[in-house]
Amino acid sequence: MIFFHIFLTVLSFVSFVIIFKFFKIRSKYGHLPGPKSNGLIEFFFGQYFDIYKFLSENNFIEDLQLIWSKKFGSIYVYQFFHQMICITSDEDIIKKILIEKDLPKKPEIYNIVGYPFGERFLGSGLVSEINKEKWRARRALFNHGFKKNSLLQSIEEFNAKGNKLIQKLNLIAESKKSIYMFDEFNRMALDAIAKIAFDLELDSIGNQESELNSFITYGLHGLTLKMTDPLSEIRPSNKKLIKEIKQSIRNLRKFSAEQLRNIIEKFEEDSPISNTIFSNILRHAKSTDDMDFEIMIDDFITFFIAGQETTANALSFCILELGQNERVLKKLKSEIEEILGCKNNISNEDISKLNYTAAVFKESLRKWPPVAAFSRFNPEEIEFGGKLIPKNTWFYVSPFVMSQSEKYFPRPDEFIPERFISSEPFAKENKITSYTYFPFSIGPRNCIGQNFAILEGKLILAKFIQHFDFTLDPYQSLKVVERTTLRPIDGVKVYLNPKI
Ligand code: HEM
Repeated sequence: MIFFHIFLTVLSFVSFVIIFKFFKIRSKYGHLPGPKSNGLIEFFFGQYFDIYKFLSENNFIEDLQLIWSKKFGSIYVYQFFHQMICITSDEDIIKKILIEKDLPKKPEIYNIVGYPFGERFLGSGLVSEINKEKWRARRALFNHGFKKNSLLQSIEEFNAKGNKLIQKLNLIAESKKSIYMFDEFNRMALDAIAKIAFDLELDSIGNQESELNSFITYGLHGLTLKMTDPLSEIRPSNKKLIKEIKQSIRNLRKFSAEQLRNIIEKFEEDSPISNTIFSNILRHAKSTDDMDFEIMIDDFITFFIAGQETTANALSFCILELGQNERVLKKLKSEIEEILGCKNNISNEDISKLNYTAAVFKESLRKWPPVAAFSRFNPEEIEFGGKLIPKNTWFYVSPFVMSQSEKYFPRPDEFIPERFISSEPFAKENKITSYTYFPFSIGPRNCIGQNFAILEGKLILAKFIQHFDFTLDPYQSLKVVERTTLRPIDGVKVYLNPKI
């Protein structure tokens, strides 16, 4: 009996401490607008159940944040368990967060990216490294790999991968079968990174059962699961899936380690190694011995994770939008016909003339930014527009929420590439600056691969339109979901009709 009393006393004390802590945290945010937590359950869980219900209906979190933005204004907070999350759609605040204050990445989030379900995935790769000093040294080294000049030389490889994709699509088109464009772009993007970054010929375009592709897909699924549902690990229904995810991540690391050993061996033997992103990085490193092998694996995986699905989704959204916008498609076709005609290889000079194609790609990244949000926090209290934000607030910086703001992008729901063409009258109605439009993020931790992605995106889109007419399968859902990156839920199912 005495033990029971002790147990009850300890339980009451712990409950009191937790309630007091929650109460103290929440009271600091009373002056900021946002959805309020009502009742005992929401006192502890905040908006978790609203979010869970919204996501289980095949929506994505940033769409809910957008609904709240319209209701609560350009800066507001909501509660997610014990965390207070701040969303802003104000360009001055974005500038402060990402550039002037250069707020640090939120460790809890980037640790999930590094180690979902305790398994080393992106580890301390360039995206998930949160120690600023370590990151700065590596970014300086990695910048050598992404120099614009060496990227321009990659145009041949992009053409080669693009031509291979077109060849495959032609075969499918002959059979009159429908095709999921996301899957095809995804394989192409994997092959392009493997070749241009590491001189690896994977041929996942030709191989439906690419193992690497499947390891990556499972890994990304793990990230989404862990990030969107902190209770995912304790749900019995997830047990099998989590086991498969962990095994896939282990397989991915094993595959990556083997590939890297070969690449480094070749490099150290001084055998003629091609001009890849990775070889340019190695050339500038003091010695390969100075580089931690496990971190090299982290970066190897990071390149694929950061660059494959993002680009594939950007291209898929282009097709999804073009399939619904006859006017835009017609204008795009006429530019491509005029500049490329039947050319098999697209040059850098051609690319620089494809202005409307570039605007279509930009508009797709605005309306559907594949990386819909990233996370920062303030180690100290901070003031934004006369409002004090308590320290340790989680800033959820969202290119999606921002690019849906009427204030900066009139008719945000519509797909209008002209907003990015300065000579067009509609462009002047928009307020496009680096702080309102940032699909690649801005500031020191912006995307190192953005020039790579833009070149690849424009070239592959142009090749696709040059070779095919297409129609969207009318029976697919046009909904969008988040699987780490934003993606069309049904993978953009199309019927192709070859032109050339
Ligand atoms: C359309 C395609 C792409 C989009 C929308 C995109 C977007 C982004 C965004 C928003 C970030 C910042 C993430 C954060 O703060 O957590 C980022 C970082 C990064 N991206 Fe990309 N990315 C794309 C393609 C690529 C490609 C092709 C590569 C590599 C070949 C790449 C490599 C990276 C890396 C390594 C980082 C971390 C940079 C650092 O922290 O120093 N990305 N990307």
